[in-house]
Amino acid sequence: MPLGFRGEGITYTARFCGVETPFYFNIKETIKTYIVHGDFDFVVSPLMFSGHSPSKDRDPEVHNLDRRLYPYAETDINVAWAQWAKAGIVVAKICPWLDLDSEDENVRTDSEAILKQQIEWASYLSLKACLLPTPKGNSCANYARCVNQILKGPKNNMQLLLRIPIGMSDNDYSPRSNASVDSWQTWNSFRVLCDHHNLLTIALDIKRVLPPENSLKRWYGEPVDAAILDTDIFLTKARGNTTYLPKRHQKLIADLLDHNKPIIISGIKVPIDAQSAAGSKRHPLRPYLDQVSNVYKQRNPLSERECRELDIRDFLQLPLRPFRNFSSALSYEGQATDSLKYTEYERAICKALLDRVPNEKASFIVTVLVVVGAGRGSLVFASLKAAEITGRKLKVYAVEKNPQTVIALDEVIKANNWVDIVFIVTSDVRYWNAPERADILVHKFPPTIDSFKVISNSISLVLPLSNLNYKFSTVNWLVVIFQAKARKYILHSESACVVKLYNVARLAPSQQVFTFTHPKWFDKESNERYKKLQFEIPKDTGSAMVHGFAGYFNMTLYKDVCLATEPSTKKPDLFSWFPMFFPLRMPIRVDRGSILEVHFWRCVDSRKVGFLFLFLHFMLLIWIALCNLKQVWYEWCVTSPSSSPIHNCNGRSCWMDL
Ligand SMILES: C[S@@+](CC[C@H](N)C(=O)[O-])C[C@H]1O[C@@H](n2cnc3c(N)ncnc32)[C@H](O)[C@@H]1O
Repeated sequence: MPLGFRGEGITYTARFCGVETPFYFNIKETIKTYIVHGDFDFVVSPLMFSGHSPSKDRDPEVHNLDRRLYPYAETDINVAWAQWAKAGIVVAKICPWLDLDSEDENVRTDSEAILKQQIEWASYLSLKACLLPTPKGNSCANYARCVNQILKGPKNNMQLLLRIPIGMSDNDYSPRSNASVDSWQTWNSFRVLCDHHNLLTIALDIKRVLPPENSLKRWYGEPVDAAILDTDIFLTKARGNTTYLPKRHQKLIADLLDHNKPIIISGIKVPIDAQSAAGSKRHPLRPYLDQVSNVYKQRNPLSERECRELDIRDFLQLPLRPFRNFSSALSYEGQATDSLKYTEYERAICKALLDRVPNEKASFIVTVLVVVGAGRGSLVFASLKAAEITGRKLKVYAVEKNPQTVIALDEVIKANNWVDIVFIVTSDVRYWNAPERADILVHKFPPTIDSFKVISNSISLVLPLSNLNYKFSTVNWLVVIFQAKARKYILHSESACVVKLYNVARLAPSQQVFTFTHPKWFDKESNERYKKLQFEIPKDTGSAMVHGFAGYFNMTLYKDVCLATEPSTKKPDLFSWFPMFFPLRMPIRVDRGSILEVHFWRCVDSRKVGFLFLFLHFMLLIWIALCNLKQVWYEWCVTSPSSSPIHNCNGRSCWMDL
């Protein structure tokens, strides 16, 4: 039974809890014991017992069993495997003692054979996932080689979850323990050896003593598919005998559930017969399940905005090219729902109107305001609302080049009785000659505003005006690798994309990169930029992989009214303007305390672009229009701790018209 839902009636916000079981001969009974009686959503169970040499003594569960490799006694005929596989209620747990990199050749070859056999069995049963044991020791090359062969095998479509411990358990303090090794390093070498295969993911095995917060955060940028929580971690209150999780574990579990990761409770062997017989008795694992469930239920329900964002989290989108393409109705709708943005525009226009027109002249001075890219009229609406609030008179030119959206705009104007004050101009603003002097220009295109002809026709105030600060932060974000592999149009994996980053680790605080003041009144001022940034990876983070950089902006609309997209700013949070993600073609590894040196260029160029249009109407008519267009693009690279190629050279993968 799911732990709960975070949005009312939204079933896909359900969070799940599974259980790791020991080996039982009868999978039917296992399911009955843990899923039917125990209310867990899935079981992670060994599907074969493997008591044969060399590891008989290492696994107490198989100590007294037959020394053969043997599947479940009940075989697949007795049970509806297809159904279970489809429902994903059984995850195969591969023998924990396998050591594929052992110095002992017998152990190594036995381990290889057992791994193969168990995976084949799980695959035959069409299971969705297998839990692989933690690599032993410091080297995992042979283990990774075998897993790589399985991943790249012709038939494999199973998810392989590698069990990776985080933190330390009480046993780890012994002198022989390997626990001081940063487990991220183990994971990293394993996934690099497997060439970042997207079916290789992580099951975090959470220990009693957790590492520092920064080190934990790293994992949100990794492909974590589940978190295993041992019953040992839970504490019991002396009075009342209540089970509870330590505070830091509670927070970690809450964060993992927020990131949609299922939890797996592990550690207690439930006697099958006793449990089945005593159906009414409280399940021994119930207190642990209840505790995880409580942590989840204490989360606030998702806000309306979060619900809307669910589908687009971590989804790569190529940035709009407003001067080249027409936006779709869906895109206008998305923009319009970001009400916070328009409230801020309205506030800024109010302030600008009050500054421009003193109270005593309010009844007769008419301010001429141009809305550039009026779309369906949200900025027009914000401007007129500001005029109403401040009691100022306004005449609005709504300039819009998209003939589709102008229909809706026209309707809005008529429906609101604005026909005498709002004038639609269906034109590209770059070529529009304003019929009169405009006082205020409101727009949403800071980087391109310098190419507006209307600017040169003496406008006194432009909103947003100044301090468009671009900031960049380093990002560890693996989803991009998966998606980029699947989406070929992300040419050379070097196209900057807009994306609602969610499963992401921000490895260092953002730094300012470029500042622009718009409009630039003198032609000589260049909007080309170059900046070198140095990000220091905090010591308590440990090592990490950098997959790219997140670009944010912060703009001043007027005076103290600002809009910002950077998460740490206290400014209103915008959800229709996503961060820009600048990927690295090959991720770069950074170590704790190291410096990551990055270079960004903003390049501007005038190019002659030829458009060829063919019209067939009785005769072939070829019309070639040549127009002068300016284009802007970014190039970026890393020079320390190692060098990357310079990305997006000459804007070959992504650029924008000016
Ligand atoms: C992001 S939408 C914003 C629409 C509206 N202002 C809003 O906030 O909902 C940008 C609008 O600007 C229009 N646009 C883009 N380039 C333009 C240009 N050069 N001249 C006039 N309109 C343009 C697009 O067609 C689109 O309707």
